[in-house]
Amino acid sequence: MSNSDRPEVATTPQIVKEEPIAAGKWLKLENTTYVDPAGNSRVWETVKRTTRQPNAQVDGVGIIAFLKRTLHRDCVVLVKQFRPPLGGYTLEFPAGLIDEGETAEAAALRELKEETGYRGEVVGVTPVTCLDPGLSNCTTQIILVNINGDEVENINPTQQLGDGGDLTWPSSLPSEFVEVVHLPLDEFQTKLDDLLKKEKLVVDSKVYIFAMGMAQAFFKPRELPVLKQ
Ligand SMILES: Nc1nc(=O)[nH]c2c1ncn2[C@H]1C[C@H](O)[C@@H](COP(=O)(O)OP(=O)(O)O)O1
Repeated sequence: MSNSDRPEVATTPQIVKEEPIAAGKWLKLENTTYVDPAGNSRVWETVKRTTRQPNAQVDGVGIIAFLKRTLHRDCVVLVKQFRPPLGGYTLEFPAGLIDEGETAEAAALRELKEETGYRGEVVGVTPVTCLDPGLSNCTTQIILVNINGDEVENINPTQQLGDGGDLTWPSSLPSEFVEVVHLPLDEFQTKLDDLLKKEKLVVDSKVYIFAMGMAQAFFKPRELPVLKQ
């Protein structure tokens, strides 16, 4: 659609009402009635997390963790896990929901410790970012973390996995299974592609976009400045 074909923006879009359709322990489905930019009243089906605290803007954190060790290339720490909604294994940044009263930075260090065993240090925080805005209001902050891999507690890190939130599982038994994967930062996209060829995995879009960004940052500045097409 060209700009001239677009309907004129007559109204500031706004939410009119949010009506529950279904709810579980972790998620709820709502009909969101809203006024669109042309002034029409419309309905959108929206998924929300039930765990978001009142007035909070963000559900969870994702953690880009760099493992730095003497005489090793810097690595990005990823997690491989079975994800029931996909019915298969995914490769993701460590991530998790923010607990009540917790800051995003504290949640990131806690989740990193739980899922990978590493103790890290926060070196950067993004604004609140949306995850799948056509589906859900879910948001995350991405936290950049450095891990000093030479520190004693980071040499043989021990995961602290929970019960995975399974409603039917005895809380005394673990049901969260997370495998830690290290990939070198300077060959991140190539090594990721190799892994995806070898194993049946779905990679998180944040991870793959980060890999493409890293490839641009590492290689493009070193390319000869020839005439661009
Ligand atoms: N949509 C979900 N369904 C569930 O049955 N359980 C869920 C959902 N979302 C989260 N959880 C559970 C699983 C964990 O016990 C807690 C917190 O998960 P967290 O580790 O913070 O996040 P992820 O690693 O991204 O699952 O909630």
